[in-house]
Amino acid sequence: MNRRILLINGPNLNLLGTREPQVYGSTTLDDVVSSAKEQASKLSVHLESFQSNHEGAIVDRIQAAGVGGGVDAIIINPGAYTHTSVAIRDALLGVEMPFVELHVSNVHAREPFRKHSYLSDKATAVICGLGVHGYTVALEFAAKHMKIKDKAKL
Ligand SMILES: O=C1C[C@@](O)(C(=O)O)C[C@@H](O)[C@@H]1O
Repeated sequence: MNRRILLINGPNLNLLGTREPQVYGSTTLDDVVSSAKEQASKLSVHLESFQSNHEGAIVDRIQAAGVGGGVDAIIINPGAYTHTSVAIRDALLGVEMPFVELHVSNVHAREPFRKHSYLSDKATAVICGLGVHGYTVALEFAAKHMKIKDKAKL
């Protein structure tokens, strides 16, 4: 069965392209998603994209994906919620969803508060500092290499 991957972008990532271009580059989120969908098609995987500035909406989307929601894996750029959100961590764990944590910037080379993630220790992989190319790498990994639950055995 073709894999079904959900791409989640958190707060302020809708501003990609204009937000601090010296940090995040000039590519818009729309362009990132368009490229990802083209890549997904070539990889024969189904890709859905979701962006929200609201923690609860992200939690709701993760829960919907996990409980019979037809998602095999999540790629998530949680934005600032990386550093604050136990709720998003609990949602991912609560539905036993394998996920890749992704950051456009190298969070470890920035302010001290960005060095902690509430998700990294539970992520299958963490990608940061590759710019928006990180989305391409994350999708390749999730589509071809990531261990996912065999739904048929559930
Ligand atoms: O909003 C973001 C974007 C980010 O997740 C990144 O993609 O580099 C890094 C976070 O620290 C920041 O709050």
